[in-house]
Amino acid sequence: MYVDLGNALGTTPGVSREALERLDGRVADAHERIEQGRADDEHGYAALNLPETTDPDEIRNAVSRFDDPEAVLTVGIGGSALGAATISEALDSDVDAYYLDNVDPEWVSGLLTDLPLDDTVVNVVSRSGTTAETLANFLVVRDAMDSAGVDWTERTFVTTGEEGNLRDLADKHDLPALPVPDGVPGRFSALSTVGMAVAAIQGHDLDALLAGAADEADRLSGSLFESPAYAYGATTYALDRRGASINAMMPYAESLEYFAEWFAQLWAESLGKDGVGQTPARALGATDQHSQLQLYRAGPRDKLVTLVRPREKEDAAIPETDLEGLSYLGGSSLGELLDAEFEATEASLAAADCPNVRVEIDRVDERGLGELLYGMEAACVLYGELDTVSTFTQPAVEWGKKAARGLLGGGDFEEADAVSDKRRLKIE
Ligand SMILES: O=P(O)(O)OC[C@H]1O[C@H](O)[C@H](O)[C@@H](O)[C@@H]1O
Repeated sequence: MYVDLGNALGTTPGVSREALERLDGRVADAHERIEQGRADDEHGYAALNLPETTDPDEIRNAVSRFDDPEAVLTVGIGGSALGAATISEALDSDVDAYYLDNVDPEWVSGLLTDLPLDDTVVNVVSRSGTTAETLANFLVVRDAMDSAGVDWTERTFVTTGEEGNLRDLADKHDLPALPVPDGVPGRFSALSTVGMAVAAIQGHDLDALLAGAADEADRLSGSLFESPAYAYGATTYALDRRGASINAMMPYAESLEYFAEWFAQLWAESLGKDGVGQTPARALGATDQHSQLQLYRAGPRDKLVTLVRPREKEDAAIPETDLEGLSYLGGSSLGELLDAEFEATEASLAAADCPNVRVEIDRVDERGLGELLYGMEAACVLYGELDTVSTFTQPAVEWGKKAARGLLGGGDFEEADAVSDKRRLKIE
């Protein structure tokens, strides 16, 4: 992963090379803390050891019983879906990957109608084994398979912890099961059994994914000037301190659209604590130049834009045309146009003093994805250290979960009743 801070420095008062040099002492301390956490396999920090602790053979063996299926359907949500989705959406495969995370009934039944259920592997993933959306969706999928005359026990495997409803279900029906890694929160688990089983079914190179991540791990050091991941984490933190409370993640590659979704959970759940945090926004270049860029450049000065791209990609020529007004396009290529859009956006933002950071990988392949996923995780952990938040917890999510359970009759949650009664204004 390569990080270019050029268009961030100087756009925001107080964020300069000298300021980053001053911050570097704190980066060194944070790095020491992170290394200690890694050495002790402490909760959360253990995620940064995944390039060494994930066993690709374990994953390949677990899915080898599913011989060349037409499709793989992952039933999971948040960290139990977004890592796998980022990888599968980025890479081509003959096996189609689908994800059931939401419980929107029309969408679920539409997907189940379209899927070839007799040739689909179902991958049920839940770290806790108790998430209502995942378990409910799986019950619906299982029922659909039964109705289609498919033996779901032959086509399902689970990835879950040692306890919980999903573990009970796997034990009861003797389903093949992969463990989740110890001490690794879901949003940091892309490079483990949680994120890589689908990649194995799709025939992707797990070793290259882990090698890319390991390369990035090797580059972590006590100075942000030596580590692209820390450079990104420290600079986004410094910009946030100076008012950039929104980070628009804008990959210039359709294949990385899901990466921005994964990043949103990583950044939001990890860093949104105790009244601080940097709000992730999702964008896609060049499409959102024609939608969101107006706001990014001319709206409130509370944003930074992260522009991500692969340095190499397949290209397609733009045919010559006899239309004089389009002569500048003819003989060029779509890739060149996309690169020009990328660089023009950087320049446009910088000219308006809007901070932006460039993040690149060589190619959108397993290695590049391993670098990008690991690099952003390390950046996030560093940011959390600098901001002294508890990066690896998500207590605020619990409130809504309890309230939803209460509404379904799964227990009382009076706090929720009190709020909804007092604050509602109906206009019908
Ligand atoms: O993997 P699970 O236990 O099913 O959790 C799935 C997701 O749901 C929760 O609400 C958490 O906020 C997320 O961090 C987690 O990734």
